[in-house]
Amino acid sequence: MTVKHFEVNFDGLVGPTHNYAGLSFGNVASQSNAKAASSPRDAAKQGLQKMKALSDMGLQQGVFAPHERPDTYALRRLGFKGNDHEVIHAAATQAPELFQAVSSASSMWTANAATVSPSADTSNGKVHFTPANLTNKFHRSLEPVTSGRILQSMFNNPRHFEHHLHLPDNDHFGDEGAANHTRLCSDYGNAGVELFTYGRYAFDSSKPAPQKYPARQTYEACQALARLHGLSDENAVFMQQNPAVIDQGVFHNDVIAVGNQNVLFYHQQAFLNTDAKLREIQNKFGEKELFFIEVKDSEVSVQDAVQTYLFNTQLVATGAGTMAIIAPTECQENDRVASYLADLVSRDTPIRQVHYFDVKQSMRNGGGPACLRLRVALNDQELAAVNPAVMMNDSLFERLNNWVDKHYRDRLAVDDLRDPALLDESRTALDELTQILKLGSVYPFQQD
Ligand SMILES: N=C(N)NCCC[C@H](NC(=O)CCC(=O)O)C(=O)O
Repeated sequence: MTVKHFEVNFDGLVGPTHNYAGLSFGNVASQSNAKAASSPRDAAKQGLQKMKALSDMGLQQGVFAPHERPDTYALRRLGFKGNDHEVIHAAATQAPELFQAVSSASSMWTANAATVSPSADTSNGKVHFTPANLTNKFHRSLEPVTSGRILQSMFNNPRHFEHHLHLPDNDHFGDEGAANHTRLCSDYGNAGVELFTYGRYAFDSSKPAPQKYPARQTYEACQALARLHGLSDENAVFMQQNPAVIDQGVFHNDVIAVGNQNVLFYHQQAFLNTDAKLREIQNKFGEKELFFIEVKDSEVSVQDAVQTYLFNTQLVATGAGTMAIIAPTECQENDRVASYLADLVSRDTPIRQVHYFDVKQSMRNGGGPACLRLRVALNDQELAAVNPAVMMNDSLFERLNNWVDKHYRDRLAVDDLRDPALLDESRTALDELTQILKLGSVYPFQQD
């Protein structure tokens, strides 16, 4: 019997408090849209449309549930007292910035939920998951425990799946998950080369580091992940991001590079020591053909890449040796980037098609198509062990659209976050969602 292999995308379902609070220093879109009004309903529906379209393309597509917000547990830990509504009122009045941070729907960017190593790469032949600690931003540092719980309820079979605790909650081990992790392979089922990218060294300040914006991921975190997942030297490569591009708004490597199977698509300025690192990748990849598609400054500037998210695209396999690129409509709206993409698909590389998606609600917070998904390469037995209720199909699509219509607000201004009814609405919605997705009691409010 031949074993089949898949790459499954688990997209974050946007939560009911989706808003623009300007929480991410170093993320240009988050900063420039601060305090604009959002539409949680449109945001969730844009995400569902992308999931449905990829599922209709014959790809395996899953749904990753959002977190409970505002996070009243974090507020209590920080000294706010009373019942939930009193806690919200006190925090929103006395510490509005803190309150906005605990209200963020940022768990939608599931590329930051975890780092995943497929069973073909790991020493014990299991799929390994480590939730990202996201220490660099307070609002995101609230995510790893619940993300870990949701991952355990989706991949709930110790024969196939191994779950690790997130790395120590400290900037020395700052970890942003799959946004800084790319896997190249000749086929999903073959051992691959996992590329870990980092912005700085935590224990060696003599090494290059950005000057203006934070480097969210450290070398030491990358090393720890490779150890935990049981990778060998032969299937891991550690690459430093170019600090100069972090200072231009490339807060995650997936804003400047994306890879799939035998293609690495990246900007000329993405990395340090690029030539040596590409040689190391090629050596570890072996004899098989590997496409390094480098975009030159003269073709697309770093600024255009940051504004359009040309590299925050998904490269998905559409057949043997062919791929499509899933791009945000911002790429279509920029003449230089649109003509680059039109030319790219006519060249002799596996990338043959481009599909544009409107994910503008997410893009305004600096989250493109690739930020919205966590990739998990699985064989057919492993796929059969995934909680089937989270897999996208026509009926789940319809059910989730109805669920969004029933529970989500059409418009949300930052000031609306303090409305205590929003917490009640969100909990009602999430309680129903855990039943739809058969997740069990993954949220703190379900465990009180
Ligand atoms: N590149 C990847 N994989 N993910 C994008 C994450 C965007 C997210 N934005 C925010 O958290 C902004 C929230 C606000 O400002 O309201 C972040 O900066 O961590």
